Amino acid sequence: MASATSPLSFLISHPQSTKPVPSLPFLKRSRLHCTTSSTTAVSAKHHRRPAEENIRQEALRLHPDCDSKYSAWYAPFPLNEEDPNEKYSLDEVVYRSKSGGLLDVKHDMEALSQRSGSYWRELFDSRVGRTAWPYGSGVWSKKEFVLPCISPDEIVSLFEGNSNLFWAERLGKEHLDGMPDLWVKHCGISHTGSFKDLGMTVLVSQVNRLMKQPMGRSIIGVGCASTGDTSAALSAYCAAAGIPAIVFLPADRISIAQLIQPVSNGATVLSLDTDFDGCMRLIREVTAELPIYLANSLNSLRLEGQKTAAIEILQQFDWEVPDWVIVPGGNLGNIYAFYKGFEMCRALGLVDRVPRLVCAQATNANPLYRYYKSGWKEFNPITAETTFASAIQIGDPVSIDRAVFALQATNGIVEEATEEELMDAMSLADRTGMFACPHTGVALAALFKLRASNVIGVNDRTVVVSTAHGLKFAQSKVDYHSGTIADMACRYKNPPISVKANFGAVMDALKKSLNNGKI
Ligand SMILES: Cc1ncc(COP(=O)(O)O)c(C=O)c1O
Ligand SMILES: N[C@@H](CCOP(=O)(O)O)C(=O)O
Repeated sequence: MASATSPLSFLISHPQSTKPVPSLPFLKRSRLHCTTSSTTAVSAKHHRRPAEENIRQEALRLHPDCDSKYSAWYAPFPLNEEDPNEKYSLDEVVYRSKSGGLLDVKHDMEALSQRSGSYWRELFDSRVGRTAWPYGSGVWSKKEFVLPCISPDEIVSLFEGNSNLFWAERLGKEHLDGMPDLWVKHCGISHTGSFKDLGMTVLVSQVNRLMKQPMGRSIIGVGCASTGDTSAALSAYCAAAGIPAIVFLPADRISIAQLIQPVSNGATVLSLDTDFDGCMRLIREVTAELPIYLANSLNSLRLEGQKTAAIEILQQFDWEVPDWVIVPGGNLGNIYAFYKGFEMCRALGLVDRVPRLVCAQATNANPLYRYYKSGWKEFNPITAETTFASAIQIGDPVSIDRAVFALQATNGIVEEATEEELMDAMSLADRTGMFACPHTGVALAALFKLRASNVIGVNDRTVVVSTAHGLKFAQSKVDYHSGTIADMACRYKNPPISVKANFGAVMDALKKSLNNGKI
């Protein structure tokens, strides 16, 4: 925390856990709406949808029914060998298989494979940068791979996704031996400031479908346990749809910015005297008792949205596959979602291989890392300790089996980062123009280690997934730059300099600070 005498003390301290193809019909429609084409402003206006129609109504008129060629359903994860036919409609409220295991959303891959890889690539590319409902969303631009059977009228979207893929030029050049092909996928530059928006648009859309007529299911709200980001995303999407949201938060373990998000969006916020794992146990008990739909990534619908970040990365590289993708892991849904996105594109011929995945954990919350180090022999849940990467302070991850599957299928690696390593990595990245969150710091620290051991080669195309916006975790940066964190050198700290408001004092301060005092 910033001490009272620190130049940062004016900041209130809070507890810190502390290419178009003419043959595709949709393109003809898009062109009609393109006001930047060679058509005059007058003709563009002429082709605009009727004034009394909004974009949702327009989508309904253009696609009145769901695309019945494609379908998806829930199946046990991994497949139940005793009952290989066990499956459930996505319109059922079910989170677990008969055996108590996880579920997975499966797609009719045979139907999807009737179209070539180049068809899908061109279709997805054609939808980027538009406002056609719902394709203006990076998630729904891949609707056929996500929830093919939902109607445009049921979708709750805030045009999420399509996030920036940042070329980390200076970080690679100056701090990673000249690494020329280093990228950061900014999933946190998003509506609620984290990648959770990608999954939440899918989950809340499906709940909206269930609650609306003709289904009219008696669901009274949607609930989650959260370390702060899932709750923010759930609250925003529910508020946009007019659906009640209920969030269980571990008291004093999330940032003030994260706490105020569900509060502002009108969710019912329960601050509980336990950790995330305790909140998770409680929400599972409550959702088993009350008709509250469970929004955590135990619910495999979420991962269908999150997997589109992987597809987007491929798209942003013009469908070339990177060598490595590094993802910070907590409850471990996202690492599997990335695998799913990459593997689906491989299986359907959009690309010819999948990247190697790295899951990065904080040393203070590293059950997956320990499991990996045991040679995948023994998994033991732990009580996660406090970490600056507070959103991944999770000791008993729900998606442990999914994560292991993803890592084994991609010849993947698990790495860990101490508090000092993750804060230094975050702060160094900030010094090269980013404003990373501590979780992204965990992934960056893993990159530094894997580069130092030459596991990741200097010329390997590497993507670090940034999972949240740094502004949500400003307090951790205040602490770091104050240099007041116990047992941490805070090597890259850059506190503001308190200076008297007169010319001489300002000149002295500048001389001392700039150009190593040589001006
Ligand atoms: C900012 C941030 N990064 C990373 C993660 C880890 O994602 P997952 O729980 O899917 O492993 C989370 C949530 O757990 C998060 O909120
Ligand atoms: N970091 C998450 C933890 C819960 O993960 P989920 O993906 O299962 O919802 C959060 O922000 O709550």
